[in-house]
Amino acid sequence: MTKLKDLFPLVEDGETEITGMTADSRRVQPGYLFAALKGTVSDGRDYIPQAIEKGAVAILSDSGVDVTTAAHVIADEPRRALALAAKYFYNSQPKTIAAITGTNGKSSTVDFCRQIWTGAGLSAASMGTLGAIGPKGKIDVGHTTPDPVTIHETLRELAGQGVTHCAMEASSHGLEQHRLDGVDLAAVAFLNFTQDHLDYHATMEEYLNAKLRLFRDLGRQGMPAIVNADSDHRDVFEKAAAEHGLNVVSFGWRGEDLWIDEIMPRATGQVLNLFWRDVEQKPFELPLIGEFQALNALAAAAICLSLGMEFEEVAKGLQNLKPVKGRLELVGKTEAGAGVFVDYAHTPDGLDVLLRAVRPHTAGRLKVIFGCGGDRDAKKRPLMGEIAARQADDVIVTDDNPRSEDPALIRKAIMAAAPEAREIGDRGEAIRTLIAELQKGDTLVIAGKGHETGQIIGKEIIPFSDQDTALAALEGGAG
Ligand SMILES: CC(=O)N[C@H]1[C@@H](OP(=O)(O)OP(=O)(O)OC[C@H]2O[C@@H](n3ccc(=O)[nH]c3=O)[C@H](O)[C@@H]2O)O[C@H](CO)[C@@H](O)[C@@H]1O[C@H](C)C(=O)N[C@@H](C)C(=O)N[C@H](CCC(=O)O)C(=O)O
Ligand SMILES: Nc1ncnc2c1ncn2[C@@H]1O[C@H](COP(=O)(O)OP(=O)(O)OP(=O)(O)O)[C@@H](O)[C@H]1O
Ligand SMILES: N[C@H](CCC[C@H](N)C(=O)O)C(=O)O
Ligand SMILES: [Mg+2]
Repeated sequence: MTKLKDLFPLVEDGETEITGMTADSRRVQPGYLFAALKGTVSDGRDYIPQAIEKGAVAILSDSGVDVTTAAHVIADEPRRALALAAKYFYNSQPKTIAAITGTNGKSSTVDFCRQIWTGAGLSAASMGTLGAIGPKGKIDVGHTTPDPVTIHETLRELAGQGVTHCAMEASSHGLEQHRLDGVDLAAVAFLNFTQDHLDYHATMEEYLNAKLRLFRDLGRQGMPAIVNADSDHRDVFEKAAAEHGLNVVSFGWRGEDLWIDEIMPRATGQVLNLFWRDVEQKPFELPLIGEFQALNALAAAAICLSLGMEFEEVAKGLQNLKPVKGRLELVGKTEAGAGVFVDYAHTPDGLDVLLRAVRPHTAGRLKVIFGCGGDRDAKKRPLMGEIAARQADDVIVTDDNPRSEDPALIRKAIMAAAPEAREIGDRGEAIRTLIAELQKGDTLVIAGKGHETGQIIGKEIIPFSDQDTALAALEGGAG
């Protein structure tokens, strides 16, 4: 039984029993603590009466409201207070948790960490855009970095399954909104920083500061801080690490702890020459294509090494890595052998590295189908158009979750920088048309939706899968 004073030792009415907690009045049940948070769309404080009516016995908020019919916990930073309350309420986390931030590559890296740990016989999990994946399968968590109540409920569930090692994605939204403040971290990691999310963060500087919270506010003295040495933002993260007493472990081409000095591309993988401090591993084949995938694999290796795994075992894990759903996933080939890939590139840098990764595997023409999400950073649209036009031989602009926006206007914004591109709004039609056109030696990349299973139009989610659509077109004998 949890009492309010177990969560907030100094509060009045501390003997009140708490049966659960939420920041959403619609999910309140009798005995709950309701956190009334000011959000981007509405103000949770307006829902206090509704929450009390549904049985909330305690309200957590800032000092801007009066509460008389339930216990009232006032906090300067209610989001942080909720995260800490969730930590104490659920009170069980895997022993070793790493949190990873970066514009691109988080889902891949947390997945690779889980694979390397599991391959070494540890009970491991990952949490992020693809859900929480543990020994008993997948738990849906809704967001890349879910709300703190979901995080701690899930961490408790994973710990109950025996999970000792967990890698979590730290999105900038999650960091800014204190969703991770109650997680007991053993390591933090930074992958890269490029443009995204300018719908939410006012400037790139604010976006950067949100990411830096992982090192500045969630890092602890002596903790490994894994840094991509090839990132333009290496210095700012290393400086933050030094200021907070974290131990920098750098990886990449320019890594000082874990580095590669050569990549030799192969048909279905790449041979890496890998070094860990003073140990050199014999060259070995990573069964994934694309330099960016090699660097994400290195990030995961650096995390596992920093947390105590042996180099031999990590290298073995790298050799056994399986592709991550919707990340440079080879869905199939036409009869003539043209490859069709599905990928989740949804940022300018993501699209750029993706197309550069696939080019060496393309003897003929490189074709890309992509769009941009509605209600998301509009500034990235022309940038992605320009990159596609420059890096691909055939560009098809289509729809990708238009949400509340007019899809034709999103396409127009992309095409402003890709005047030669073809416009096929219907994503299914775009995929079928392009697969039918593929010639021997061509490659088709369908970017932006990766693992997603729906197209969000207005508030409706219409079931849609790039993989299923492409497979059906391939099986229909197209090409
Ligand atoms: C911009 C953003 O991050 N919004 C998230 C945030 O909402 P918010 O705090 O702004 O909430 P709001 O809708 O203004 O409402 C304020 C408060 O009133 C409450 N409320 C509202 C209505 C009601 O009837 N009763 C009630 O109590 C809400 O629960 C909330 O606590 O907190 C909510 C609860 O956790 C999230 O569901 C919501 O995600 C929205 C839907 C979203 O789309 N978020 C995306 C952009 C996101 O978080 N993405 C990141 C990054 C992904 C990436 O890296 O690409 C992620 O980590 O997934
Ligand atoms: N290290 C990287 N550098 C640049 N682009 C990358 C990198 N890793 C992955 N990408 C691109 O970003 C896409 C998404 O990868 P992933 O899902 O791992 O990133 P993420 O950071 O989890 O994204 P999200 O912000 O949506 O959670 C990939 O499909 C690829 O196109
Ligand atoms: N999780 C990210 C990626 C979404 C990718 C794309 N499919 C889109 O809808 O923009 C976001 O919500 O910004
Ligand atoms: Mg992700």
